[in-house]
Amino acid sequence: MLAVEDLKVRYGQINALNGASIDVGQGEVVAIVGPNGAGKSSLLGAIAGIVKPAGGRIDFDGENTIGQPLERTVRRGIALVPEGRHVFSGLTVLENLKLGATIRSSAAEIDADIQSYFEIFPILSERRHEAAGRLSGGEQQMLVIARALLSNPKLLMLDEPSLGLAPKITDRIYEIIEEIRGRGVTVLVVEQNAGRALKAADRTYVLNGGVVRLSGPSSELENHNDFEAAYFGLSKRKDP
Ligand SMILES: Nc1ncnc2c1ncn2[C@@H]1O[C@H](COP(=O)(O)OP(=O)(O)OP(=O)(O)O)[C@@H](O)[C@H]1O
Repeated sequence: MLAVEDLKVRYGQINALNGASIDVGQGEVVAIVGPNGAGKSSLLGAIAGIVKPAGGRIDFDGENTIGQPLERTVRRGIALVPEGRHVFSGLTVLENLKLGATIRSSAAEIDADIQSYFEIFPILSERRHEAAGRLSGGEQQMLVIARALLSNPKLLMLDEPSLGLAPKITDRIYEIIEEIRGRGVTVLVVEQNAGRALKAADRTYVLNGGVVRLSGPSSELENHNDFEAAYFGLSKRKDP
């Protein structure tokens, strides 16, 4: 579904991505782990079309996405939940959800989808008429995930969904990720919490210094001798 090849992202003198390559297959949950500044957010941003790459290719469903208008990227089925739980705090939960569906036209279909997602996020149903700013951190994370789903994505990308959340809430977020996959959505998740990512994802990429240092099935990477060296940037690059 997604093939990123030799991707380069620069911010002035800073090389955030130095030729990173990843693949994501339909129906997979794939994780990208790495320390602060590894280039994880830049990679998601480039796939989502909000960061302009300096080189490389991003093929989604067989078509290069680089240079496409942002709206086309969303319409083709790519959604990003950025780090930091950006809700519109003065708007209600329901209003926030509807904002996720602005590229769609059928109000009836949007309402049906909102009702259907309330099965995964019952707390959002209970609090649908409350201001989003009154929700807890975990509830806001659920809201931004549900809002992204309302664009009807094929690929949902989540940037650090567990950041700052209690372990129990994080468990719930990862159960939700599995439920989302159960509904046919492919998931690409960025995590600093490597243990959590390895448990949740089918396959994991270790990014450091803007390149992939290690990749493979999560079950193999969990006990891989080179995992720590790759995570902390002590090993050579290894693109798939
Ligand atoms: N808009 C920007 N302008 C300048 N430098 C940036 C910008 N965004 C990111 N960087 C730099 O690019 C590098 C990669 O950052 P990026 O946010 O992609 O990494 P990350 O792995 O997501 O890190 P974190 O977990 O801290 O978000 C870092 O050195 C960062 O300081």
